[in-house]
Amino acid sequence: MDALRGLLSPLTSSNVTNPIHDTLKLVVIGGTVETARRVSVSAWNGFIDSFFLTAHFSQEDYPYDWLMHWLSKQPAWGRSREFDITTRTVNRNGLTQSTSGDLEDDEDEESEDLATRRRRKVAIIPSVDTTHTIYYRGHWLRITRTKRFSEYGQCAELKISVVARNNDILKRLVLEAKRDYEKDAEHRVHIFMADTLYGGHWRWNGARQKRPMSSIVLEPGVKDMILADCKDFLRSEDWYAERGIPFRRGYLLHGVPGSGKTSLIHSLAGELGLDIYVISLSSKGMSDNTLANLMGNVPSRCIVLLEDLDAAFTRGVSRDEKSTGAPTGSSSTSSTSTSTAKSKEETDDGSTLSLSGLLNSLDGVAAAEGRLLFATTNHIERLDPALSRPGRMDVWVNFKNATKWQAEGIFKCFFPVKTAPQPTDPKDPASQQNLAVPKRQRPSTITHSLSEEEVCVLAKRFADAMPEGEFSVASLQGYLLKNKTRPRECVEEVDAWVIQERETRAKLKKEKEEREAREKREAEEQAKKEKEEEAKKKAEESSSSESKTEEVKVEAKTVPVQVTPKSETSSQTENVAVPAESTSSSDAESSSSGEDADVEESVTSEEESNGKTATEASEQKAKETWVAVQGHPPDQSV
Ligand SMILES: Nc1ncnc2c1ncn2[C@@H]1O[C@H](COP(=O)(O)OP(=O)(O)OP(=O)(O)O)[C@@H](O)[C@H]1O
Repeated sequence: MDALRGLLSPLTSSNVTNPIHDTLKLVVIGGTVETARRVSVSAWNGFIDSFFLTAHFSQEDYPYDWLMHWLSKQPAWGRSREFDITTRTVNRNGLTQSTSGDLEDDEDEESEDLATRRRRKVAIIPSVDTTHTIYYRGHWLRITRTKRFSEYGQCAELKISVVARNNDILKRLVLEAKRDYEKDAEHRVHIFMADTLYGGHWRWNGARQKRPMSSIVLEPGVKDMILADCKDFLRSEDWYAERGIPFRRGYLLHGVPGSGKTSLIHSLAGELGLDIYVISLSSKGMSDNTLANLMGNVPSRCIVLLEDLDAAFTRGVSRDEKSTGAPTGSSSTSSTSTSTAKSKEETDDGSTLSLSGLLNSLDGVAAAEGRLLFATTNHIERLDPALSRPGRMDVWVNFKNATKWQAEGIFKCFFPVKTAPQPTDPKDPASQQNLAVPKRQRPSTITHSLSEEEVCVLAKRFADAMPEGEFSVASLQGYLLKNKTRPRECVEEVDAWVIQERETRAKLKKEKEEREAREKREAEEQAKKEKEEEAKKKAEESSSSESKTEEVKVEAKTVPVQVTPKSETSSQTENVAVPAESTSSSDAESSSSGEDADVEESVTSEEESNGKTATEASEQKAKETWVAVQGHPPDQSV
């Protein structure tokens, strides 16, 4: 201390008034302060490094979602003093809409009219790069949300630091966040869509409410069979491993549109607690590599859905690896004429999926295991047998138009009774689980005052009026939706609806046939036109090459004729050089070149007698003549 005082004494002593000393004093004090600051910062960093544990969570992975979900429930997170206000989802899962800082509009809740409008929830999320301190199980967590650029674009990251001896506290935090998240996700199915950009990756597309299996009306036993098969598969990993069979199972759901294929998959995902990963094979930029990438990156327990498998074929998936996707084997003229254009378009958008690429991605060595593959198609006849063979598609289910039994079931689903029926007879349709009775049915959703008996009678009448296998369940649903508050009228008017529906269909069918015929005619005309143009082009090309040959011959064989022109006209006429083998087919070009050559000769003779001026005039004349002859039609030039 004395030494420091001694050091500073010349600076602090009052008798020093020299300005140099004052400056020195300031420099020393400033340097001391800065050094002290640096030492303290590095000491703090050293302390942080040796005592703090830091974990990073990237938005691209699930733990980020769990933690964001957990954080959204922490009051400290909601009380942030620097925040972003957003109407977008707080995280990828869409579950954390109610953070403790969310803005609620009470008037919105009360107003009946506003209930029909789309509600937008305003959420408060802490700004990026601000640090929050949250107390958790005896530890202070320092949490920072940052943004960085990844290969898929901008991506958020969470950094959590905690003073602790080991990482147990962080493990506990992640597990708790995961449990919390899964509990909230219980009633939802997460949908991921294939994104073909950047070589193929999965994009979260939303979390949908689970659909109860009871709301799917299929022929008795079908739903139960598929559900039991899926459950059995998911339980049998060891069984598959012992036998060396790849742990994969494929389901091919085929049949008419609007018969419940997609709905069943959604419902199964909810029942089994699995996420759905959707791939559209006909999407832009889909190639063998992209598909392999996508299929190799699905988690082990999930449903992979290949929607409209046949669409890939109409786009032209071919077994040939080199195929660019041009449609093959189509009998229609229009498809032949447009195949080149289509194939070009497909190459342009990078869609080069081949059938072998598709097969490899389904069961090649790199294909993911433990997933349930569901493929849907409206045209099973278009599928290559290799694609639908057992091992790739183990279970086939045919979806048909609604039967009377299904019509009865869907009616009961729309007009449920307050107390669920207690079935006793297994042969009675009503006793099947198939009949839709929403699980989480609120009293308010029942918009009629029918007794159970009356519902059954009306449902029977509705089914009797419905022709067997003529309409899809989706169209029945459309009719019931229009009448969702008037069950009796709905049954009374069903006959009229059937007639009207038939008429509409006939009309649409006729229009479609006419349109197809017109398109076919147009395509044929177009093809004919293209052919004619091509032939014309070829003829022109061959004639021009012939005339070039003639020109060469003319140059070689022209005999110079020295004529003194009397007048321009006579000069022009007499200077026409006729090649020894000239034919009338040598046309305008041959005459013109002949004339050109001959004019040159004339110019030479003129030059000798009349001098340079005459030469220039002649040259000008030659040019004019050339242009004039070029413009003549062939027969006139001869
Ligand atoms: N069997 C069914 N049970 C209950 N609802 C059904 C059934 N079939 C169709 N629907 C209803 O019809 C609509 C269309 O069904 P969905 O999309 O599942 O049909 P799809 O067979 O997948 O049709 P597409 O082949 O055109 O994709 C849905 O709203 C669904 O509720």
